[in-house]
Amino acid sequence: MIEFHSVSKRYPDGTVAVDELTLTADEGRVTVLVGPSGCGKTTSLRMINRMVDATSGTIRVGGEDIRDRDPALLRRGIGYVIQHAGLFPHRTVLDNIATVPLLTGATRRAARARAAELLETVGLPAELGKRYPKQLSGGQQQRVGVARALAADPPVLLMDEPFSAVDPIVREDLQDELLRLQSDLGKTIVFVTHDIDEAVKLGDKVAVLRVGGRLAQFDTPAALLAAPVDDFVAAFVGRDRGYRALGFLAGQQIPLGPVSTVPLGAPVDEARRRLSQAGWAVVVDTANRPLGWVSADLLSGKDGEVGADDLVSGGSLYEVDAESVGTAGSLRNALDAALSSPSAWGIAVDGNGAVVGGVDAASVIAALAEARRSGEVPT
Ligand SMILES: Nc1ncnc2c1ncn2[C@@H]1O[C@H](COP(=O)(O)OP(=O)(O)OP(=O)(O)O)[C@@H](O)[C@H]1O
Repeated sequence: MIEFHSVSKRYPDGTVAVDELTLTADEGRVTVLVGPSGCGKTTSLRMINRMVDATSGTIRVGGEDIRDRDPALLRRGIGYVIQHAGLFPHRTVLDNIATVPLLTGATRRAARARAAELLETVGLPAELGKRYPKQLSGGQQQRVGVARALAADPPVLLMDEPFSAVDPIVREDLQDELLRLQSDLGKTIVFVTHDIDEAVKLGDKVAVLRVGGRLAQFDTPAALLAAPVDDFVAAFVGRDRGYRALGFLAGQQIPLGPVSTVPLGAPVDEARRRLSQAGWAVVVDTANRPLGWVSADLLSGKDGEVGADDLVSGGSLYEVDAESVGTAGSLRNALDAALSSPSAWGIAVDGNGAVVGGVDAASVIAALAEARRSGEVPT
């Protein structure tokens, strides 16, 4: 656990970067600091490992006031990941990762073995270990940066805009990877970003800071999207926050409707008989996984069998068995499935990807109304 109590930082030139910050980053959770440029995110982060010393107030890590800790020893228990990874250019990937274990007295062999293990943990192939950082892509370098920060197995991880320098698709991969890693490792992570989407995706709690280093709101992502405290936060979390907030509401209470299915290769006559009243059916493979839709129009004038060329693609799928509500398994997931489907019925699938029913937009809206009635939606 990391506690900030009335922490301020005034730089020697008089700039107040952080103003009376009080918040607690819970043990084993991801706490995100988000806000516009210059609002004091990096300063707040660096005060945790004493790269910057607070002017006033108290910071405790694991219950201990960090002013009582030797900065070098304090930092051994705190991994640090920055934008562009900050790797040593003249050391191989493996040696980069092994840096801290070597510093803390591991043998070369043990440090290398640990580094190789971590390379795998962050999803990189072993052969990359022999390369130099500039021989890796930006996304790969960031993964190495994460592996290096994890090498000493620190309970705390500080991450300063670690994924900002890579393109949006790689960034999403890295975010997913971090969530997967975190579900195994359970580190106490403080993560800085200026991207509110990244903040609500990764954070168990999100602190929104305003320029001048003042805390505007500290809440769960769901509460932040549903009930921003003021216009600044509302503007910062964005226009489509109502829609995005649906991502934090579980879809379980949506009653599934029936969907008509037709196996690929079935006779066209049979497919016609199976069309729903509205004139649509989902074509499935032998494991009942959806392949696309056919309609009365698409089949008109055809005979023989339903082939792959006869299908229109089906939009997104609503995953009813998703273990955690992030996006999958949520009202947002269900609504998107309905809105992106050519038939206006979203296809609901189980954990194996097999069709279990359908959802329409009206039933998602009804489930939202129910969630509001039962107080699940913060107001
Ligand atoms: N060493 C320094 N000396 C003086 N002022 C500083 C120093 N470092 C940062 N600042 C100022 O403190 C304020 C907060 O900076 P900080 O880097 O913490 O913000 P940030 O939210 O991380 O910004 P960004 O998103 O642009 O990285 C800014 O006004 C910045 O100019």
